[in-house]
Amino acid sequence: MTAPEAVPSTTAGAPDSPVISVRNLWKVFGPKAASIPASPELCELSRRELVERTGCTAAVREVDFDVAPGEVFVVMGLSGSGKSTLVRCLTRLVEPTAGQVLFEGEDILACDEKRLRELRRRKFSMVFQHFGLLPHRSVLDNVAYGLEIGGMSRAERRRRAGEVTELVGLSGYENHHPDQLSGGMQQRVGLARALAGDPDVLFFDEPFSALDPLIRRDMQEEVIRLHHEVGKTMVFITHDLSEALKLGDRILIMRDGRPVQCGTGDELVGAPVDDYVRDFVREVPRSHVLTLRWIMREVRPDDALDGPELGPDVVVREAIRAVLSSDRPVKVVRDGQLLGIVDDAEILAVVAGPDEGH
Ligand SMILES: Nc1ncnc2c1ncn2[C@@H]1O[C@H](COP(=O)(O)OP(=O)(O)OP(=O)(O)O)[C@@H](O)[C@H]1O
Repeated sequence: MTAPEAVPSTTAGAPDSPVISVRNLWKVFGPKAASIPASPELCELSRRELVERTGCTAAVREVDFDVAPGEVFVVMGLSGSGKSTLVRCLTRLVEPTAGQVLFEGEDILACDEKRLRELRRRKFSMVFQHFGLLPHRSVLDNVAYGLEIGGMSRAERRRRAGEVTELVGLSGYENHHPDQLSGGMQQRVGLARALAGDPDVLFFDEPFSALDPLIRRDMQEEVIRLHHEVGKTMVFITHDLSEALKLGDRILIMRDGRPVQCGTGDELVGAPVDDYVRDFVREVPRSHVLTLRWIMREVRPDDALDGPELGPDVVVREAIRAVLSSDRPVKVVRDGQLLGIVDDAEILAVVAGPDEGH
């Protein structure tokens, strides 16, 4: 399927400049790592060839992207594709080998240790798969830990910790210890701890991978709810496409350290750039992800144009009933302009399966 008229990207037209800008970012592990990005010849090699020739692993190669304010940006890929290394490079938990990372316009790679500590304390927060809670401290004191390190007074940090503990649904558990909580609740403590310092960006490194599927779904809902409530910019790593589609405004798909495709869920499902992405999205129910802009057709002279109207961003699933129950084709309209037509045939082609009708 080819992209229909220009699909607006989430960041297009955003009034604010990006929170994070990544340009030509590299992380190479091994001897003389810096010589790899500097050599056009070595840059061309596959990861395997590179290891054989130089003993170096290019964990992240030539990565570019921007994250808009308030966006949930997901990095996805198979194990070893470089997701963790990439995200750790953004806060310099891993030192990048080459390239540029701007945070709110500031060059992160040029920061000294003091400034980095300040950024990590005030601007960034991380949530990891392993919660890293302090076992001898209560929930409230775990949540308040970062604030304590930051020098906030006891009364003030307990007030703030109480606020975010309530925000993540743990009211009543303030005095419990981590070993008295289920995995999902422990991860809520992790979330509260990350939110306590009111950071600008939350980084999540596969935070829910170790949780049971049902708890995991709860936690995904929790992140969506928190995102609506606090509106933070989030960078989220996962290897699970359904999680990526559920949470991400945009998704960057990585393979062998390289970015393969970056786009909204419907862009990845509607127009995968290669077989790797196509394989990833094969199982996705297309009617849950594609919007009417992807399935509408051009208006024909014999079309009745007095049918119902829907917007181009309506998800197919949400439009099925309206289209099938109308004896007139549905007009896809934006700002009063007729963009196309969706009739029973277009709906059935999507619902019947990925290869039908395309
Ligand atoms: N400290 C290190 N030293 C050498 N190689 C490393 C190091 N850290 C990561 N790598 C290599 O870099 C590549 C990318 O690893 P990374 O952990 O970033 O991938 P990932 O997509 O996050 O994988 P996973 O989902 O399994 O965590 C892998 O080949 C890994 O072996």
